[in-house]
Amino acid sequence: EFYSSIDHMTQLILTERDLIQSFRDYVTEEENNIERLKSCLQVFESSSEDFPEDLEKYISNPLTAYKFVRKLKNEWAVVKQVTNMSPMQEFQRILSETIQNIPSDQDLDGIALGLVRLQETYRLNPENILGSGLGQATMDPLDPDEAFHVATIAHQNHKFLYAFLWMQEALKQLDEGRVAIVTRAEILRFLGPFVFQMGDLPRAIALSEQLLDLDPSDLNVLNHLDFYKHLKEGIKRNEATTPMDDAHIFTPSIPKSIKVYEALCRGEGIQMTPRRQRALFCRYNTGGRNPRLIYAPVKEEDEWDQPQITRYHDFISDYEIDTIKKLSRAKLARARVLDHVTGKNFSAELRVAKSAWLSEHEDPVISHVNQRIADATGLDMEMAEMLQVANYGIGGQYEPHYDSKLVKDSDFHRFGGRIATTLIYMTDVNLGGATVFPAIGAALQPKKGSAVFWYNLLQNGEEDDRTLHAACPVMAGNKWVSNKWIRARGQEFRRRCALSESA
Ligand SMILES: O=C(O)CCC(=O)C(=O)O
Ligand SMILES: [Fe+2]
Repeated sequence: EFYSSIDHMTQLILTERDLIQSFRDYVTEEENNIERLKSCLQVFESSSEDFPEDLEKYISNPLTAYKFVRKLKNEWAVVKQVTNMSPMQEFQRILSETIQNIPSDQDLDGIALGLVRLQETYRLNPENILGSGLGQATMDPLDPDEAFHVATIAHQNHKFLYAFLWMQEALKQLDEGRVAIVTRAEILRFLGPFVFQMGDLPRAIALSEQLLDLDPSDLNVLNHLDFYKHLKEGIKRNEATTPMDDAHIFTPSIPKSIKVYEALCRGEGIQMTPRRQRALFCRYNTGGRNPRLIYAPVKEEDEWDQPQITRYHDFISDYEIDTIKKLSRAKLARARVLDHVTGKNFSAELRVAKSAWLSEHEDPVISHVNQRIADATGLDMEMAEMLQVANYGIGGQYEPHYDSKLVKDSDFHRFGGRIATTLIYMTDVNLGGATVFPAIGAALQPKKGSAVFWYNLLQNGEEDDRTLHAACPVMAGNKWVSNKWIRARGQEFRRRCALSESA
């Protein structure tokens, strides 16, 4: 109680005075918050008006996707923070729920790594990944903070060259006066040791000196500089070095990829001679007078001779494609790959896609498509797997693998191995996204509505090493495919076994 002492009552007045001050601060803070919220809202509203008509095309550009996800993640986190104290609980609830469902750091990092993968596969430096190659003529380049983030992700994934290139891009933009959170010092601190590792001592020294200009008391840099100068003296005593003409950072040339897979993705190293090409044909296949094919024969084209890879043109209609997409959309989940050693599934950067399985009971379209595969290939579908639908992501790919190796599961004993693959292309892909066969030097372009077919097993049942294949990273566009894997059991009378391995 207070009333029993004047002194305490006086204190009470002072207490209230303090509280009023706090309250005044609070109201001012709220007003500031409202100002911040208003300007956020204004920015959001004006940027949401800028969306083009074709949202899918827009978001399938990896740079756009990167910027969009980064913005979504950062901006709404600010709104959440500012409105945390709001009396309007309803908005808080909606916001919290929504934020749980918007992309996280993991997504942003995944896209950044996708960008780096595209660069690696298609040998692009930061400037030409922004170019018209991506299907949009003018692109806002990544700002210094974004470039710095991509560099960090590249570094974490041991893609040092790309880490370097993006750091350099960030630095260039800072030099051009773009405002950012990342500082010159942070970037220089990274670049110095990198340049040193590349064997360029004079540039490592120049960069350290620039750092010291920014912060002369940085002991770490002083030590580095000491060490570099010491080394340089040692070298000078032994040989005359060529003087450095400028202190700018050089750009190491992007190494020609040693991976055959990546070369094929770029359209290099296709091993088809004109002579062999002349032996490739197109034909109408009526499946030995299959009544379903008499009036609508399959349009077949030889894509490759050894081993035989066949393309079926106009294999599936737009309506069927739309139905398959619709059926699978809700089921799509990150595609997993099988570890041969542990027998376990896991999700990995080597397969960046979401997939779903569709049974023929789900829709007549699925059973029609299955029937068409049976008719075209002449194989029995009794033991085939369900249709697997896959949609690739930003920089989505599937590294070289054998379809037949993927299954050594319990089904293997009942149904046999994956004797053959029918791969249906459900979209055209603007750039990238070819299916390539590194062992034979073949590259197949996705063509909407067509399918390709090959045997994974030789006639003696052993795996055909030539069928190693991969899906190249998607550079621009949205790639949808369906796989139908046909098992060996039940094909004895369709494709006869042989003791020789000739296909
Ligand atoms: O999408 C492609 O081009 C190939 C896909 C593939 O090889 C697979 O899913 O097993
Ligand atoms: Fe495959």
